[in-house]
Amino acid sequence: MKRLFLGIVAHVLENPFTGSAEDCLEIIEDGALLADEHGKILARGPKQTLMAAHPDAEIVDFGDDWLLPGFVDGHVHFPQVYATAAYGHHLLDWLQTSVFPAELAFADEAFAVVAARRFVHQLLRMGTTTALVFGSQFTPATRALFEAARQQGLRLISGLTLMDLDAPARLLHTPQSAYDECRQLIRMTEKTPGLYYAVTPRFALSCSPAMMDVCRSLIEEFPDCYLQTHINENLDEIEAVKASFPEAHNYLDVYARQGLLSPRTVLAHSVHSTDAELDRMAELDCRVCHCPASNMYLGSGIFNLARHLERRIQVLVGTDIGAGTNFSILEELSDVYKAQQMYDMRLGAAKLLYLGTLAGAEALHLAGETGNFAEGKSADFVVLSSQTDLCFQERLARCTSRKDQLFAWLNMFRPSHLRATYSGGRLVIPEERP
Ligand SMILES: O=c1[nH]c(=O)c2nc[nH]c2[nH]1
Ligand SMILES: [Zn+2]
Repeated sequence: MKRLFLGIVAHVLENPFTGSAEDCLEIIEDGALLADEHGKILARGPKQTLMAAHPDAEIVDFGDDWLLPGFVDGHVHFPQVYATAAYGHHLLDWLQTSVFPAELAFADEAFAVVAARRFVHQLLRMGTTTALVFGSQFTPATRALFEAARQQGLRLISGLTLMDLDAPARLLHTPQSAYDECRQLIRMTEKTPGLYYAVTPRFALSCSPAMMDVCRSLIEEFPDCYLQTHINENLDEIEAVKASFPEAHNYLDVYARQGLLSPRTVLAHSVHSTDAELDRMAELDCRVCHCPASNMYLGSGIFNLARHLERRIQVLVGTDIGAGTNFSILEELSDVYKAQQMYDMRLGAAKLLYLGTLAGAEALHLAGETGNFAEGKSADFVVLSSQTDLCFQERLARCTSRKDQLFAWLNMFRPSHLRATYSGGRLVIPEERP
């Protein structure tokens, strides 16, 4: 049966960094989204018009609540789901002291199955309906993550986190075991709609050239796979990469020489990338994920969005749990705003909303599926309500336009404001009980 979801409908039609921001943002007062029985969007518009045209549709009335597209998290670590907010380190020290011990726990499959359900639930509960995720080093745990996403309705791109250097032995693969185990998981994801595989070499310091060779072989053999890794996050990390790869011109060149860079590559952080690296990223059309909360938490530095955008590098936003402290992209967007203020770049409602939704979908080649409310896309959306937050209601009442209200939402959203998440037209938060 068709359904009409009523509320204030807001989304971004196209990239406001290349088009006019005014024209890219659509806010439909007294709006409606029409979805078919397969969870695809059939139409959007004023509710009176759509109700008159579809008198047989079931009505789901959210009153004055806001309906925004499901968010896209471009970088988050599953096995760090319980490792957020470890006190007092920078990147390399933090990995050894806080992260690797936490990731070892995922060797226990029973533990990992429960953690996977909670992790997926947590993302959906924060309004994320699509995520690019670093999986566990352990195949059963990563399989559990895919399974949880399939059951609970999260569109998931993920893969085994691959390392063969400089970590506890149980977290390491050999190049051969990495190849064999990735292949098994790729075969599984190929059969399941909504699941995609990302070959995931952790970063240059944890992968030998032989391990990176395996990664290249996998993306050559399975060209639909993504590749995700980290780059230029921290100055000590960059020095260590220089020392380990003296033949490379720079950090990016380590990956470029190994043939790992393409439009299906997502590079997290890029806080300290040089002009030469950015030019090369643009040439190779790699995507870059901005994770401001993580960068500030680990004292890594502040990502410069303008330097990436002026080269037309596609940028998406990630929470980077567990270095990040937000599980929600909506909260992360307020950190994006603050981080870019430091470079005197002020991001309005259209640009912020774009970065959390359509930019992610475009960067991940999923814009035919999600990212806004265009006809034919999956009905992925969140319902935001200020009902229980009287101070925020008063703040919204003082805005002079819906656009100002949206900007306030994008800076003041808290998880308690999220009333519901729909993925493919299915209510996933709160979960439908049979
Ligand atoms: O933020 C980060 N989180 C990680 O787990 C990681 N591994 C390498 N580099 C990293 N950066
Ligand atoms: Zn990360």
